[in-house]
Amino acid sequence: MAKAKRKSDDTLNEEALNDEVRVEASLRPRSFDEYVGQSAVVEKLKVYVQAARSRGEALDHCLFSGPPGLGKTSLAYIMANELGVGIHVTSGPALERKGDLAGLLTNLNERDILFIDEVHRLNAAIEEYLYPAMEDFRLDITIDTGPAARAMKIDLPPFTLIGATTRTGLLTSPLRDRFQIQERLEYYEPKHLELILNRSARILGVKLDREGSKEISTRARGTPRIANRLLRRLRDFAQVEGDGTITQELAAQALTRLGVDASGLDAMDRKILLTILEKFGGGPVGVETIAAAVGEQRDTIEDVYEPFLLQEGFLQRTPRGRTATHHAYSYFNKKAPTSGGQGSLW
Ligand SMILES: Nc1ncnc2c1ncn2[C@@H]1O[C@H](COP(=O)(O)OP(=O)(O)OP(=O)(O)O)[C@@H](O)[C@H]1O
Ligand SMILES: [Mg+2]
Repeated sequence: MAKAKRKSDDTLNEEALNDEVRVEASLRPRSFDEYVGQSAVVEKLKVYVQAARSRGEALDHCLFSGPPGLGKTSLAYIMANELGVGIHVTSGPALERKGDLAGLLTNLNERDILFIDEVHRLNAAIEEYLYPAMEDFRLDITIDTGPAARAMKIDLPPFTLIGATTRTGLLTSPLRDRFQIQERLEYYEPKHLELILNRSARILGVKLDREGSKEISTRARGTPRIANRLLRRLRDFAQVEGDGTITQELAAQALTRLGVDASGLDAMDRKILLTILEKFGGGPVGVETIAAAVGEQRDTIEDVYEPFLLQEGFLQRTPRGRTATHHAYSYFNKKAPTSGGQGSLW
């Protein structure tokens, strides 16, 4: 009985996930023109793409970093599109054996893109195998084992490796150094999220008015994926409880009910901050301790929550751990310690 129930829950989750994936794909920008914001990065990439195209060469290897949902995968697909080349997609954890990587590499056409998501999660053996492929477009393979073992070199077509990672700090330096182009995506300004929301609303046939769009844009953690997700949730509220249009008032109320407050902090953001403020006297406290206290994975805290809280000025990183800022105290109507800060002897 319990097992059957579990199965149906899984199926439900899977359906929801597939739906999510499908919608995300339909909202994915296909060209530089459709890709909103990140102009500093995009302008450079346009130059590199044009140069590679006119020389008829493979583009240099690119590493895209930044918190989840900011558009790294989208950018990889756009690069392929704009270069007019094929793209082969895999991820660090999916490449378990050398043979997997060799299979992918030997199937590339000249100038194709190999996109490796979560490239920081490649295992060490695969990573080393990748180095000559990246540098010299060559695979070093060993045939047979024992005394009969022979080293063989296979030439690969020139290709472009695009790696995506949530944090470049997680890459080993030999791997990082082999990406000639390294770009970091930043959180989006509300005005850019508004453009993304308006486009998504058009594609999904959602009625979203101007003020409604503005309201969501300031509460979406600077993240297109979150903006799009909130848009879909708010559409439900607009249909059931409103007249079908997402207005400012409807958005504000529904977002609050979804646990997203006026600054765009969600329940976990607040939990993290309150834990630091209330359980650890405002910090400094190590991320491992925070993770245990709030019941969330350390990686998720570091990839998802912390970067936003840092950028919004709620948190500070110090050599001894994370500290809540004055902004965090005032946000929760708490009195900040008066002088010297925490840990001061005075
Ligand atoms: N610059 C952008 N313009 C328009 N839409 C965007 C942009 N960036 C991201 N999106 C939207 O956000 C969604 C998520 O983006 P994407 O999958 O590229 O993020 P990601 O950085 O690869 O995330 P992850 O780290 O989780 O893999 C896309 O499907 C797209 O709808
Ligand atoms: Mg991605």
